[in-house]
Amino acid sequence: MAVLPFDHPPAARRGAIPAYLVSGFLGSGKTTLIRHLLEQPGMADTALVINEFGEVGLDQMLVQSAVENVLLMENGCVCCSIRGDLTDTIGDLFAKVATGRMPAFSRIVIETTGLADPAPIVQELTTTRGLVERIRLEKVIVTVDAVLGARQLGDTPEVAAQVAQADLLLVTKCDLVDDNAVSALVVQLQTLNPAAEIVRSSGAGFDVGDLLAPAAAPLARLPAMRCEGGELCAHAPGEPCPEHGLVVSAPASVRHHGIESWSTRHDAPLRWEDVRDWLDLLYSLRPAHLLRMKAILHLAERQAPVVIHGVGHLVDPPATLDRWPQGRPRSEIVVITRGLDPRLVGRSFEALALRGARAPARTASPFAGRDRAVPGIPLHS
Ligand SMILES: Nc1nc2c(ncn2[C@@H]2O[C@H](COP(=O)(O)OP(=O)(O)OP(=O)(O)O)[C@@H](O)[C@H]2O)c(=O)[nH]1
Repeated sequence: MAVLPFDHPPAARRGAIPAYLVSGFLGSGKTTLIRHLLEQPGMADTALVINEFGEVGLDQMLVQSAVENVLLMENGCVCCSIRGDLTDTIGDLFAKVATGRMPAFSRIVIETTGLADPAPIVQELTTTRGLVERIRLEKVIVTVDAVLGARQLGDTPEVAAQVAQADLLLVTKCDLVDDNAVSALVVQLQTLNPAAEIVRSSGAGFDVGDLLAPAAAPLARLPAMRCEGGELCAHAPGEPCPEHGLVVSAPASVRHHGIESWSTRHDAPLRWEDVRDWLDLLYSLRPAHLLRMKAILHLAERQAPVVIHGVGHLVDPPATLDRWPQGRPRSEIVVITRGLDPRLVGRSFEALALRGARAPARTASPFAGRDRAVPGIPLHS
């Protein structure tokens, strides 16, 4: 059984601070979990490293925490395209503390992109000289979306790879599906990773309890495997699979094939009806190609920032933030696509969302009316 190494010297581990790797597919609830964790008493001395796919990173703003030690790694996935940067970023955190530019911290939380395969990150964190003396990987927490997770396990190799690496699987959004569906998903997760602890959560107010307690079992992480019948499977290559009666095959490949991102920033206010028409078009024409949409909007109709999340083909109703994360009004939007040229997203944005950017605002409200074509987006009636 190929166990990823935890081979740094015990002496070094004793002096090292705990690190928690938070992974999970796009929109599965990583930032929501981290925000909630950091709100807990005693968590202020936490350093947070956020890795985001796409040029505009919004998670740092959406975490909205009191934690001061936050570093963002944008525009690449730390498991592949910017491998090695994590070591530098963590080194940077320690250097900033040493020179008084950041307050001291006693734990690190690392949020991967939603596409990351945690395996190479775990390997980097547990074997890199200079890191293992300072940090000790305590737990890999993987969020799984209760609404979309079952389907994603079948058709999205990234999700299976993440689940296979988890010490703790947090099934999020249990408030949105019935208990039977959650139980069926839990069975799938247990098949793929029998060693992981599984916790269910319903919204941000869940009990974080022992989420950060050290993992109960010694970590024995395997890549996600499939048997010859295509079923997800927890057995090593070459072993017979008792459940499926077949010899398991090579791991699913996680290469982020065809995944691209488009992002934009705008200081001038946008009109809600224009943004709504753009989203409506996007989600009507290409729902299957949209993996994730995150937007902090500066709207002509509202003084407060308006946040919209799209996860898969589902779009949440808009919500407001108390203050502008950057200190001034500005729209920031990220769309992550699979099999869809992001330039098309940009062109449609320019044609629809920007069409009235300089025209006087009307009175449409993102909070009025009911959704028609786009689930969760209230359209102005
Ligand atoms: N109803 C419900 N919504 C949730 C829950 N957890 C997260 N969400 C919503 O799901 C959307 C995505 O959540 P995020 O925490 O941003 O997900 P993420 O995994 O950080 O997303 P990426 O960083 O883009 O990969 C947001 O609209 C959240 O409010 C939950 O337990 N219940």
